[in-house]
Amino acid sequence: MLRSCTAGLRSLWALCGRREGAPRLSTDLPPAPRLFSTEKVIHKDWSLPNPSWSKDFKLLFDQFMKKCEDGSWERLPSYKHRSTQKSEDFKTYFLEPKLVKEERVSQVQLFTRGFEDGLGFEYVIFSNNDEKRTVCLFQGGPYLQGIPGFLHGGAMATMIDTALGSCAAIPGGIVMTANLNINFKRPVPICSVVVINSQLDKLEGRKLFLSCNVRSVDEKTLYSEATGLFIKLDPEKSLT
Ligand SMILES: CCCCCCCCCC(=O)SCCNC(=O)CCNC(=O)[C@H](O)C(C)(C)COP(=O)(O)OP(=O)(O)OC[C@H]1O[C@@H](n2cnc3c(N)ncnc32)[C@H](O)[C@@H]1OP(=O)(O)O
Repeated sequence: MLRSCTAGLRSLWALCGRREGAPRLSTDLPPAPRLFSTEKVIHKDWSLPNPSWSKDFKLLFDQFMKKCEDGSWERLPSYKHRSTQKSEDFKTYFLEPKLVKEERVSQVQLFTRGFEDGLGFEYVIFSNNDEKRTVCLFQGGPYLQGIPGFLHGGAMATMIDTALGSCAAIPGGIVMTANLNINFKRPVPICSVVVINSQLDKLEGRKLFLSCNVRSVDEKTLYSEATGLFIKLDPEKSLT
């Protein structure tokens, strides 16, 4: 079973034209450290343009990339599987080993990156740490439909949570959403591009108060407004 799985993956990479000895590009495949522990793995950054991005999306992306040149803004990379230092810290401090089912570990991936290109959440987040704000460019694909032709409110809420979460992470530490309050003002058409502007309004001990709005690219349509309370986790306190 193990051998046939290995052979299957090898032939898949052969189809992808990977050279022998070249770093492995991780895309949809879950990590398999025990099988390929000697190989250097390059994880795909999903916040870069792909062919499903609309012209508006690419234009806005280019504009923000320009803003990154003087260092005031940065593009946040986004991975499906890669463990960041924060996720390792989270596991160390807050996750009870008995809650982690070994057979599930290889299947774990970031919820918003679990779709093929263009079908689900296409987004990139830019962060301005000095101004404590982020801008998320988001194009919601056809698998996120709710009312025909429009995005599901839960999909929009997911992106709002993600955008606010990225802003709440600016001061440092591991944060979780404690409260999310959304006013849906206009439905968002499927495959349109929206801009989520988030800001950190107040920091009070471990509590971070944030707000955001979701607008069309031309800023004429206000789709949603939201506020969120995020809590910086206390390593002394168990989550379970
Ligand atoms: C770049 C990539 C970015 C990716 C971003 C992804 C974003 C996704 C974020 C999420 O979706 S996280 C998942 C959804 N959230 C949860 O599952 C959290 C579940 N809740 C908890 O685990 C705990 O309630 C929580 C960790 C949030 C807080 O527990 P603590 O024990 O650390 O805090 P505590 O209960 O002592 O409260 C601390 C303060 O916050 C206040 N507080 C907590 N929850 C509140 C609440 N819901 N409303 C108002 N105030 C609240 C609480 O009153 C208190 O205020 P004071 O310091 O003034 O006394």
